[in-house]
Amino acid sequence: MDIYDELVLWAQNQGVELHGVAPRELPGRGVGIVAMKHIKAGDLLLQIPTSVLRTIDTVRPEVKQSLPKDTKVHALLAADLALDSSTSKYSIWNAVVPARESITASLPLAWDTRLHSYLPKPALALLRKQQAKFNRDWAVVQQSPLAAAAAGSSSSAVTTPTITTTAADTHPLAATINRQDYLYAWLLVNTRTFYHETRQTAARLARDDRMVLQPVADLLNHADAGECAVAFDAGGFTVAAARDYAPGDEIHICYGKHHNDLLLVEYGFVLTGGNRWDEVCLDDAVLPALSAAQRALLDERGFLGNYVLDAGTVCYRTHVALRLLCCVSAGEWERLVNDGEDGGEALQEEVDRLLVRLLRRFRGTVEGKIRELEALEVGLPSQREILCTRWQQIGRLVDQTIERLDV
Ligand SMILES: C[S@@+](CC[C@H](N)C(=O)[O-])C[C@H]1O[C@@H](n2cnc3c(N)ncnc32)[C@H](O)[C@@H]1O
Repeated sequence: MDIYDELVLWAQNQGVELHGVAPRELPGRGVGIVAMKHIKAGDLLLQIPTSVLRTIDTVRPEVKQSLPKDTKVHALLAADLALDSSTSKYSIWNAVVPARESITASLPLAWDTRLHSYLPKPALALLRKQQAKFNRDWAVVQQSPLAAAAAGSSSSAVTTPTITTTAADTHPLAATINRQDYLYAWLLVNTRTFYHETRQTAARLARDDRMVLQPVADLLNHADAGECAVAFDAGGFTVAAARDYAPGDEIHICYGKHHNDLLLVEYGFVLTGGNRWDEVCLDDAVLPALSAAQRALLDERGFLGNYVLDAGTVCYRTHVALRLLCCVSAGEWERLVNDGEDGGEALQEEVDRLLVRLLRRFRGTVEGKIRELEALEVGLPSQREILCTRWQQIGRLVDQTIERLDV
């Protein structure tokens, strides 16, 4: 019996139901859930009872009591997970989560920080927010009796897995956490929790605290569309088939309408077979073309930055900024913005020509990033590779727009 069979058996004993599906290792995607027979659209695939969820209420009292009352649920779940021993009641479930090396290799938060400057702007902005959340949570744990006294508190380097037993424990868990243990557990929670709301959690927890871990369903990988519906009620979670599946087909859910910059930072992968929610930030293409006065004007009207394109469109904000560069006067531009007008065909053509010029220049920046990454020796090859892949995707979306505008 392998660890996945053991997980299924353990989960079934806890009341989890699997209908014609099972976990399987899948190249490049860790573990996923696969159809074992013909499945029809609408069929129930998984049922996970509330009693088996890991939630704020299952965090051990020793962990909770060691941390301040207002500690975030993410921080509590991560501390509880980091302190789980091999004899924990969750040990069979813990055995199937990705190894520390896999988590720290794939999630940018755990990368050599010198690689962060190669993340596209939206990815870097998300990473900074994530970093702030992690630092806040680790600071709370680090100041509690749960933390290992001599643990490397500021380094982001990853060491051998450790749950350190100390004689000087002031809490009854007989183990302490260092920063690397905590980072691993925190990222596991970050990549594997589901939104879950009950009457109690809705009343007492902020929206971003209504998170739980669920066994088996946490093995479902993401696809951008047309995938299985996850629902919950007081009884638990259900996953129902969105379409027919043949034996061997992977079952996906959709983690959200996420572009690849978000998937990279929050989940450590990018969709390579197309992502209908993908988009490219054009700030580095458009902002350098604006004078200080034009930036100030755009800022005043709420149109400075956050310019994006996707496979089919360039956003309205970009058009507003480019019109300012093309209009004969700021007064003319103000009138167009106030009246919500596009300024007619001639102005539109001028805007399109300017956009193509800026995109061609930006294309050079993208190529430069790829060349730099190819020559770089920082971090792991897989990390540099996913960054190259991301910049290549950005390049392709920009090329498509240049072709579409055809000026
Ligand atoms: C909720 S877990 C899903 C199960 C996971 N594959 C495992 O081995 O445990 C989320 C993680 O799965 C991986 N993942 C999910 N969807 C993916 C996809 N479409 N392609 C590649 N990796 C994916 C990412 O590593 C992500 O952080």
